[in-house]
Amino acid sequence: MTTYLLTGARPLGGDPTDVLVADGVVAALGAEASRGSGVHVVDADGLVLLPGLVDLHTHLREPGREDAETVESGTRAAALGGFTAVHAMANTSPAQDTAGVVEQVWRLGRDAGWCDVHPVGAVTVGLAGEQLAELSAMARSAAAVRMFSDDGRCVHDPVVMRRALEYVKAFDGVVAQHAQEPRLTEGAQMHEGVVSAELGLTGWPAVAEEAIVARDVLLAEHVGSRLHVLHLSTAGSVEIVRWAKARGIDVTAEVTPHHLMLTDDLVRGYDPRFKVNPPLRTADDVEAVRQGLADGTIDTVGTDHAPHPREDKDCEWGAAAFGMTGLETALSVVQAVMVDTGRLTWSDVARVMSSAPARIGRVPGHGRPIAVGEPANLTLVDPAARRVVVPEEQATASVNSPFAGRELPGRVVATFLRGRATVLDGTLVEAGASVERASGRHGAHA
Ligand SMILES: NC(=O)N[C@@H](CC(=O)O)C(=O)O
Repeated sequence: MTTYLLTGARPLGGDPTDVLVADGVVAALGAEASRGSGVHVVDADGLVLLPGLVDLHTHLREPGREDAETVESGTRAAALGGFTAVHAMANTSPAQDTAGVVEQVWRLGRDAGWCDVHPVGAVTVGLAGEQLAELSAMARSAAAVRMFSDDGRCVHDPVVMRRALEYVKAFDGVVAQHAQEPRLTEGAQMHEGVVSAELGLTGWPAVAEEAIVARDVLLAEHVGSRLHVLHLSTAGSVEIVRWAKARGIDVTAEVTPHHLMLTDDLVRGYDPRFKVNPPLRTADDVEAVRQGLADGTIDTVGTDHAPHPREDKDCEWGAAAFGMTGLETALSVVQAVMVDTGRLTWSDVARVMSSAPARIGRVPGHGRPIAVGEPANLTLVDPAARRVVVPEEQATASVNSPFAGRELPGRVVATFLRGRATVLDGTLVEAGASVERASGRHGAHA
């Protein structure tokens, strides 16, 4: 395995130091990190070193929708985005509702080798919301599932939700809820408000999310279990989670990059790239989720990377699928709206994009401090770089990025998975490829 010396890197945005990556771990820091022969030197002057990013919310689409994404293409995108672990959502076809399917996805991830893939188990059989899936068998499988979700659909029956919350306690699991009251959102096409009224599109009211978040934090309290709220999108949801945490309820919450940056005003152009579930909300909601992330009410940023083939997006608004890609832009969006505005430090970014999601998902070896002896799951970022997003140039197999054509700050220069470079000079390093060739071909970043 190649040994790397990152010279002048700034761990968590702090003072520059040298970092030696050898034998899968952070082997030395500072003056102890010496060059030696055969060491591949990465000039990290001015670059920020973070623990490898962890996503709790990725749709890899395999099995069943390989026309949108595969584990291979999705995890390439993840590595380029700085991720060393992703959670693969359960709304595949067949759904990830048995030990067999979660093991299949886990193996595909291991064989691809770009990042760790932790399959999410479905809460109910076929995500139908009626009968609990084999949660315990998925937890005891090789995939060691700890997070369960019917994401894409809400576990709306309170009795089923209560049973799921009770059941996962046996193996320290967490139920991740897609909070959407189905009756209040029938036929919904966008956020219910001024813009939906003007456009004449059926609205998805904030209360449809907030009613479920409120119910579920109370259920989690009642049974003493762990709840994670996916893609929180409204000011009211932030307030409810803030209240629940103050009360000592074991709830965590997530916000997506797109809900941190974009508003429902974008729907005016009827471009289905901006169609997503939950929908883009108002500027007040965007401000509330930014505030919630800054003050710790919202624990983590989850991408909700939701690739769709062109035919499901290149159509009129009403017929288009809900969802946006996000793995390759997430860190840049967080830098733009939270770091460059002074609302989060790089150390906070390490918390919301690495250590918090690793803790919520119970992912060993990720989200660890950058310290000698720790597994070398690392991401090296150039915060001074700027780039225009071109979806066709991304590794994800789909092009439905809401950030297409936008200039965003920051660039992932390198990603290390247990000491192996999956990305160097902003380019994927194929397993077995000579590192010298890879970096020589694409030139130094600095
Ligand atoms: N977030 C989305 O808009 N889409 C998700 C599922 C979902 O959460 O609705 C998808 O799987 O495409």
